Amino acid sequence: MEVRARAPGKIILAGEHAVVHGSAAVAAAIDLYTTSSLRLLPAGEDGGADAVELDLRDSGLTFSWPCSGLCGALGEVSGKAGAPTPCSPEELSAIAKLLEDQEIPEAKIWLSAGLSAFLFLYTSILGCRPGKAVVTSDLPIGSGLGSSAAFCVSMSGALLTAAGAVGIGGGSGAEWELFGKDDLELVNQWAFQGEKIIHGKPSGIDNSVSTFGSMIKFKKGELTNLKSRNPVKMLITDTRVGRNTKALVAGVSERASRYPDAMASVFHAVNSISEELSSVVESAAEDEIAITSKEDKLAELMEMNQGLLQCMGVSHSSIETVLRTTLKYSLVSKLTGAGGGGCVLTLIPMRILFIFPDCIFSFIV
Ligand SMILES: Nc1ncnc2c1ncn2[C@@H]1O[C@H](COP(=O)(O)OP(=O)(O)OP(=O)(O)O)[C@@H](O)[C@H]1O
Ligand SMILES: C[C@@](O)(CCO)CC(=O)[O-]
Ligand SMILES: [Mg+2]
Repeated sequence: MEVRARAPGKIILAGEHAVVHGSAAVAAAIDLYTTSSLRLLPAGEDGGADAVELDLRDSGLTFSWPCSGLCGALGEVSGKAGAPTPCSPEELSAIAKLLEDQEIPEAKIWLSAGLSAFLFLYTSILGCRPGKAVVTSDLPIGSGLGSSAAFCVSMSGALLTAAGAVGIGGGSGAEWELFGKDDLELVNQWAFQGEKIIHGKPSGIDNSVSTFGSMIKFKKGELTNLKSRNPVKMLITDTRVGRNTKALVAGVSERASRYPDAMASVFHAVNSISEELSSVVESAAEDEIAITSKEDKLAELMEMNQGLLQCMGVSHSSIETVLRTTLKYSLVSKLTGAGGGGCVLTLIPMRILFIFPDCIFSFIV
């Protein structure tokens, strides 16, 4: 039987990086998904290839590990589908050795973090059973739209379903079944362990919004659902400048240890911006004047947050170019996700849509 699970990417409206240091942040799921499908193979099937295979369809790369090699490197992992145990340093170095035998093209070496997360999640949940996973994604990888979290959430969902640990069973006939709350909690916990392998020190916001969807406020591991009362339109521009969340998060932590007082004030200011933005999002605006005033506040808060992200050292000349370009049209932008390149959000006020009703923008939050 084949199991398929999908999980969305996200945008962060306020609070990235500061959220790693305990501030609040606001994120929303977007309509772009990563899908993981999984087929468990009875031992000896498929021409006798007792292996765990990962097919990364978008990159055209397939990886394969003989089950005996996995057991040899990681021990007789029996697979457990309850609450996760974090990946130990010993496991991580055994996984790194398993990757050495794979031919990862130099230009795609960044995939090794995702492969490590895959091997950890697969062997921890299913043990060394043979199986084949296929991953496809609508998301640009490493661009701030939460590709790593969507990868970990969809893979954890597929693995836990194959292990019989989650899933509603029976099927309602809908194209995609929704997991119940407890199942989502379990998927989220496993995905967080995968994110730790990819990110080093994730706050948990990306895997949480990818697992639970919608718009959330996230602070110190606590999630609050936000009810957005009016549609807010955002343009997402991908600078196509590659970057790596792990390195950017580490850079901010280093700056925070060099200037603890200054950075504590920055994180405190971001916390206030996220709290303020959450209440603006939840406030109801009934007429055009109220909508404009709400959008002006959102734009101002985004602009303030962008200034503080510059202060943290995570902007980039490509991001600044987008900011300057949109400012020519009186539009406010901020980076989203880890920065250093990647994607930029631009708030598109309703008044522009009234003037140019046929304009098509990329995403609706
Ligand atoms: N579809 C995928 N297949 C394989 N690996 C993936 C996939 N999506 C993400 N990854 C892994 O995640 C890494 C990108 O994660 P990273 O956190 O740096 O960027 P992001 O998640 O896109 O952005 P952000 O964390 O800022 O939202 C890739 O280098 C790769 O190792
Ligand atoms: C940069 C960061 O704040 C968001 C990345 O989307 C990292 C995290 O919270 O894990
Ligand atoms: Mg990420």
